[in-house]
Amino acid sequence: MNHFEYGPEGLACEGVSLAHIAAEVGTPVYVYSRATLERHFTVFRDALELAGVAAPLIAYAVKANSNVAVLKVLGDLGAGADTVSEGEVRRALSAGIPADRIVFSGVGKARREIQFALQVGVAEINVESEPELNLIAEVAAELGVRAKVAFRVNPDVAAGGHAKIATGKAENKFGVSFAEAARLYANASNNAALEPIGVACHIGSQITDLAPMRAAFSKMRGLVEQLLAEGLSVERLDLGGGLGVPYFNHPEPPSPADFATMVGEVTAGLPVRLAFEPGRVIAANAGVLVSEVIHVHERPEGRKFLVIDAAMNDLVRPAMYDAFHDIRPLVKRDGEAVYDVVGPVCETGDTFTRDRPMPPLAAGDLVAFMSAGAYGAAMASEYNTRPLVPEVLVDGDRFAVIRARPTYDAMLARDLVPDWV
Ligand SMILES: Cc1ncc(COP(=O)(O)O)c(C=O)c1O
Ligand SMILES: N[C@@H](CCCC[NH3+])C(=O)O
Repeated sequence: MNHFEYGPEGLACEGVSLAHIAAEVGTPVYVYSRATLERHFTVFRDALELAGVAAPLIAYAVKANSNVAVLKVLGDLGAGADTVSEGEVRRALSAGIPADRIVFSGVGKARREIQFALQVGVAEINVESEPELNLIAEVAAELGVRAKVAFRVNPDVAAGGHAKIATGKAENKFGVSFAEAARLYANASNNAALEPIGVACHIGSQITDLAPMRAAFSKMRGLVEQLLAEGLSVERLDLGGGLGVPYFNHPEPPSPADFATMVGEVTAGLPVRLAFEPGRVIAANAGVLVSEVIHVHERPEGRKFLVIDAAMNDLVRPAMYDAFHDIRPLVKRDGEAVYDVVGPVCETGDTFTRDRPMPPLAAGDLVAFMSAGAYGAAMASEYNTRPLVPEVLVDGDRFAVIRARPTYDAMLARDLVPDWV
């Protein structure tokens, strides 16, 4: 069941036409389907259950879409949160996700962030290096608590849609080697300020092939068995996120069911609780970015630029990763024209696509960037002093603005001009 479909008033999200939202809220605007978010989460969870994975912690990767309303929708279904900053931990908590379902990851957690995470009692801090382990031990000792830590291992497996989002090779900044993990785990188990609870990995994002995941997870299984054989206590194996989604041009990714079956096979009989950190697979196809055509600029040599009111600051994935997003007119049209779709920002990189065949469009027409619910609004900025793009959540035939477009007054008020300037 798809919750973005053409109806009598053009492309709709559940029961609300996107043109109606654009008229009420203005463009550009992100629109999310609550039903799709819920379906993606339950499909992922049910697939694991069916594959025999008992009571997994599904810690949604907050970075993919960190709006508190989105987090609340997922948290209410039982999702935990995978976080990478104090800000994200705070978002998860404010959405009502309890600390015992929050995982804190990231290669450069600052002292004050570790303090905060320990004070609120997060379920697991994923340790990415020896100096970080030492810092966590120091902060925990100061606070008089035991830090629950899991070691993020870099399994040296290549995977992921783009070099900038692959994380599992030894040359990447993430995690420790298997040998280091075993040594640090044993050390940590002798430190009163630390409680090692498990091991973790995350090899990349937009992965469309199960083979590298299977390879990495099998290596992780070997590590858990080694640690158990050494008499260490291991409660958890965190297998990260990374499962890809269809973007309509890429290879079709494996389904959550195929992923879960593979996980069930690789981890069968392992006496640990599994954790997952899915982001994109939950949020990407639950959201679109709606934008209005400002001009069609036709160059004498024939190139046609569709100049729209969304820009690279609102959706950076095409500029940053050459990512493909399907762009659909809200009202279906016959015919075909070939466009370069560009935004108003003063960079040539502010190009969403080149030479894209699309139905013919004119100024004032509305288009939707599909599959924009993950790493869209969450990566938006105010570059060129463009107000941060607003977000809307649809639920059946109602909708609400879940992040308002800031006023120019509010934006300018953040800049402080000292009286000596
Ligand atoms: C540690 C960690 N966990 C989870 C994720 C979520 O990844 P994805 O959105 O590909 O599922 C990421 C981002 O790739 C990550 O770095
Ligand atoms: N921001 C990336 C994904 C990053 C994954 C973070 N670990 C994207 O849009 O594809």
